Amino acid sequence: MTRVSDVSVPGVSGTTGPPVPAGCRAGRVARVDRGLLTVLTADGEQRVHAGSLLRGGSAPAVGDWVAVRGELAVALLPRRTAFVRTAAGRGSAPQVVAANVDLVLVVDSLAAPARLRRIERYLAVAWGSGAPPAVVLTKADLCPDVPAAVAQVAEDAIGVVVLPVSAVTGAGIEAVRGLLAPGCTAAMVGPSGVGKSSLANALAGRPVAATAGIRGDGRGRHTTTARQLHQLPGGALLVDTPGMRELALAGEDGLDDAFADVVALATGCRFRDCAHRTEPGCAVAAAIEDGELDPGRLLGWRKLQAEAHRQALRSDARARATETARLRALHRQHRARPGR
Ligand SMILES: Nc1nc2c(ncn2[C@@H]2O[C@H](COP(=O)(O)OP(=O)(O)OP(=O)(O)O)[C@@H](O)[C@H]2O)c(=O)[nH]1
Ligand SMILES: [Zn+2]
Repeated sequence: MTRVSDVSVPGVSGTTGPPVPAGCRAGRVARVDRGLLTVLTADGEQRVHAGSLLRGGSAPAVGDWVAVRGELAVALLPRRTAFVRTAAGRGSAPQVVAANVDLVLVVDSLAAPARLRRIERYLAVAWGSGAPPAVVLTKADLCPDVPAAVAQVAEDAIGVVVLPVSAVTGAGIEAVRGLLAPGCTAAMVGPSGVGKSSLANALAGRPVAATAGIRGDGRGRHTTTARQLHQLPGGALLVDTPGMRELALAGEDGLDDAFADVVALATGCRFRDCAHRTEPGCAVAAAIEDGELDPGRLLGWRKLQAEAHRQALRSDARARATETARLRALHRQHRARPGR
């Protein structure tokens, strides 16, 4: 039984979700299976048909609020935030991984040397989603020097808390719980196999997500196949996402937050349009020279900026193609029924 208070979101009118049209009730999407939505409503969990919502440009995603009438979701309610995934490649439309998220947990593993560039990328996407991130480093039990590994990541994760955890020993789990206020919705993102599902289970205190270890069918990778909203004992909600190998930036939003240190350094450059290459008086180059800034971080920043720029051009092209198709359809309609 889901009480209304369990599905509330801070900042959204009271405890019953956003306002809905007359005769409808609010439901929080916990799971999407093709045309069927599992929604949390005041009356508990319910399966409803997505109906015409699937045809629009923005289909309901996990975490969305929908207006439900009978057994049909009739309207998608406005989103506060959206964690968008843009698969790398041409023509790939952005896909909402989780909506109305208050906190993005960027999950990576301590079992191997930190992949700083990968964490930076996830942080940039998280900041761009409108929800602040935190970094959770799993498998602390497999790391010989946890404080050193955490410090290394923290140096690049500007203004972001970095917490080591182990789902095996339970170390650090309480600290992560401390980030999850009642009614808050957190989404975990990170590559496959880093231990997101194991973390979800540890936070829930019971198996809510299948892990590679439990499944045991030897396929190993990509245990999580569907996004799902889990209710945690403390009253927070947690979205588990399948590992995203090709997480690409949807645009430039979030880049400046993820690289706030480099952006701050760049304000000290002599030229406003300094490219931080060979310009005289470049404060970024000076910081690298002094060993204050990791040159890899500048390269990472450049790479993500170029990628964001390409992605922006691509979505412009997509928008133009959609508009052309719309105008053509209008034109055809007009020819078929002149005078209307
Ligand atoms: N030693 C150790 N192993 C862990 C820990 N957390 C997860 N694992 C193991 O790492 C493997 C992957 O864990 P999952 O929780 O399935 O990883 P995931 O990120 O959910 O993977 P996907 O569902 O594919 O995205 C499993 O074999 C887990 O048992 C941990 O804290 N310590
Ligand atoms: Zn410069």
